[in-house]
Amino acid sequence: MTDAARPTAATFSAQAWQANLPVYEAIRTMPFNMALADGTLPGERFRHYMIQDAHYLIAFGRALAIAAAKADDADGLVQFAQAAQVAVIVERSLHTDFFRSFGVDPAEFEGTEMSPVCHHYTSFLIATAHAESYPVVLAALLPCFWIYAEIGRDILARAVRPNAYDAWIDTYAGEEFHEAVRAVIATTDRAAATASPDVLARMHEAYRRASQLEWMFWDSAWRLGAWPL
Ligand SMILES: Cc1ncc(CO)c(N)n1
Repeated sequence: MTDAARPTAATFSAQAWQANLPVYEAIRTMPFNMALADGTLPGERFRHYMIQDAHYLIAFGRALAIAAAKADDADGLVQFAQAAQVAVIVERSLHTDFFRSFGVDPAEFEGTEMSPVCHHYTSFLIATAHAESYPVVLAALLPCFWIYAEIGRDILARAVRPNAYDAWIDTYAGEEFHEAVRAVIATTDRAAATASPDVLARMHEAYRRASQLEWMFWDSAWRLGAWPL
């Protein structure tokens, strides 16, 4: 973890990060991210990842918009409404820049449905966003931000450059993304500070599930995951 993102030990985020370190370590060292860092990731696997991520980002944006609607103050409303907007902007950059550079035809995207894992992850986020209280919704959304920020910086530190995936690496290792991530960590910790033991337990469960699904999302891209029938 980068020092700037390191919360103090008593916070929800510090406890959740510590409890899920094995998941983070598994993500850091999984074949997809090892190959992305050294530039040897086969284009077919990155194309699969991008198409699924374009589906993912729209659902993530919807979940963020629901978080915005559930925010307990105006700052949270603005923070998550903006994050929803950024998710759609990033999704559009996949179409305009990444799809073009990696040879994904817009028709191929239109014709590709969500993979089982993408379907599972987005269904989890949308269902949690609708059904759970604001602190639990934040805990489900936090790994999507935090794991990408840490993985982005970790990959940048060991990346072989120039690398076909430089633009992707720079997006998630960049200061703009990290600033947004620190703000989501802070808001989640503020929500956790006044949460009941029951809500805290649900927050930890949601955080863990989202972390596992992050690993599964990359693993699915590596395996070119598809529906069995
Ligand atoms: C699956 C996934 N999780 C998180 C992010 C970053 O928010 C992303 N682009 N895709």
